[in-house]
Amino acid sequence: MTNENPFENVKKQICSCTEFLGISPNVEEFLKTPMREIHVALPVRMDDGTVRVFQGFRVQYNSALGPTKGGIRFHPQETIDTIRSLAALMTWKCALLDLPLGGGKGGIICNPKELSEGELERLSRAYIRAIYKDIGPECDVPAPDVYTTPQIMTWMMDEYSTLVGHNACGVITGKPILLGGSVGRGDATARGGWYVLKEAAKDHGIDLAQAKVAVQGYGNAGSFAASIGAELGCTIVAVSDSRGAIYSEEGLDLKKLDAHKAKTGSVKDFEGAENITNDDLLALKVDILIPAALENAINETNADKVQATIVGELANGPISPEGDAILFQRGITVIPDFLCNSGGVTVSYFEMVQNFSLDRWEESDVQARLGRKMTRAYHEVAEIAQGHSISMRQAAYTLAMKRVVDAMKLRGWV
Ligand SMILES: NC(=O)C1=CN([C@@H]2O[C@H](COP(=O)(O)OP(=O)(O)OC[C@H]3O[C@@H](n4cnc5c(N)ncnc54)[C@H](OP(=O)(O)O)[C@@H]3O)[C@@H](O)[C@H]2O)C=CC1
Ligand SMILES: O=C(O)CCC(=O)C(=O)O
Repeated sequence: MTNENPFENVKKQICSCTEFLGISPNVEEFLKTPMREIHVALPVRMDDGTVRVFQGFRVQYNSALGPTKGGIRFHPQETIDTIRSLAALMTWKCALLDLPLGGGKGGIICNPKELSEGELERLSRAYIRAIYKDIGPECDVPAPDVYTTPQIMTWMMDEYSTLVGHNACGVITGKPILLGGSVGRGDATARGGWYVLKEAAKDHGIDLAQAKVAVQGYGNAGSFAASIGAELGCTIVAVSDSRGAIYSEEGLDLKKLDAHKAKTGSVKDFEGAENITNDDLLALKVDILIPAALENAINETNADKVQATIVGELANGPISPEGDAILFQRGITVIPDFLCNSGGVTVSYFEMVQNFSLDRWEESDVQARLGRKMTRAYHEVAEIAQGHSISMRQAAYTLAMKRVVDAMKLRGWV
């Protein structure tokens, strides 16, 4: 990873599309500005009796298309600019998938791996006490992201319900199914990514049954990307986590790997696989490379080493603008984050619809709807990219930003 400012990267990407779309400078300025930010200090009683104060944020980037929507990240290197960039991406993501939602994101600077379960619960509840007046099923609906889980979503939903005095499970998505979660949300980010990658593979003449795949990150997005890829016939030759990467030319046995990670806390030192570095993984000769960890993994220092035919950005912002330009020049197809990983928010939206109507959908229904939305978005973007000889990212920006700007115009904001 590099120290690039992710919000500056997002602003550069906005600028690169406004001329193409004929967007005026004042509207461009609006698109580069979060509409609302909440910064909170969260005092939490630790298990040893001391009080620690954590810093939290919620950014409601743009609500032209509907209530803001986006995950909450717990990470020690969290910054307001990371959250701003992720909230902006959520705006384009919801617009691209044609969801009636705006974009938001939240985060707390903390290392959840160093907190006890009780401390994590008190921190999650403190965050909601600090922001509850500014969120709600009809204005801003959080969800999980890096290092947050369905259990954390449940504590947050319960705290919100207590504060508003009634059961309000629609305030948050990514909940356990028993408490109003949607079937299919658990693996939705990866499954949605594969609907898109299947279409991209067809367009590149790649037979998935012969395809080699490497996945960076082995959490919610990455581990399901590996297992769903294997179900589709791909050989998963490499995966990684924060402690390192592993490689096996014949393919990894993912069931055994899951047990190994659960036991040791890492994918490293897996029997029968070779330990490599995260940088080695990104440079492997594979058909599909799936970055599913953090921002700026591929940048100007290593983009020339990428050998994949297709890079599917399951993480948010895993390629810096400089890295992206190098990959485009080298003819490597990048499926941009706000298309590739939009399955998560799409099923979160399905969860919202189910919560509003007190309904529960079947898994087959969720997947069929997800598949239709992802496949349609892919073809809409691919058509623009081909028609104008631009990258998939620029094409996706064009489509999404046009929808957001049209909504702002209709509302009379610009
Ligand atoms: N969850 C969701 O629904 C969605 C997630 N995303 C994006 O996907 C990405 C991953 O999120 P998610 O899977 O939910 O998060 P998780 O917390 O479930 O998993 C994160 C994974 O990334 C690994 N990781 C962390 N730092 C590094 C590093 N420096 N190098 C390699 N691996 C690293 C972690 O390793 P370790 O296991 O060792 O901690 C972990 O395996 C993020 O960019 C997120 O914003 C996008 C859309 C939706
Ligand atoms: O499920 C959601 O609402 C948002 C998921 C998310 O944070 C993302 O897509 O980056």
